[in-house]
Amino acid sequence: MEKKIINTDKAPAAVGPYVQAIQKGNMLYASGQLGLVPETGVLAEGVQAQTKQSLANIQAVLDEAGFAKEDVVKTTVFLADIRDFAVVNEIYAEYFGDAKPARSCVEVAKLPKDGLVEIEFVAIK
Ligand SMILES: C=C(N)C(=O)O
Repeated sequence: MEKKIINTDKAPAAVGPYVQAIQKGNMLYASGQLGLVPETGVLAEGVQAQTKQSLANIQAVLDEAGFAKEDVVKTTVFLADIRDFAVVNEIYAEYFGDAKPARSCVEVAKLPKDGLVEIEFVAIK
């Protein structure tokens, strides 16, 4: 079964040696999305805007691969500060609605580009 690289300019270009996502069959494995604005490659301002942007980037990757957010089965949320848990949860819950995937959420020492939040996912169609 062929491995397909998913690449869209509606999500930010990689900031390191990785691709936005890999599709194999009905599975989609996506790299972590920071709150980078695709057009500028610059982080949105503040944790709320970065969370919204990260989720918009995820939607762009899903769209490019022909998947829907309802197909997302697992996410990992990386926070630079666990005190942002509640505010990120609110925006995250609004995005996923009734299609909440399984999730892990952890605080990390640092994120690339000094981001405040990064979200990765796995989806199955
Ligand atoms: C931002 C990333 N996903 C990375 O550096 O792996």
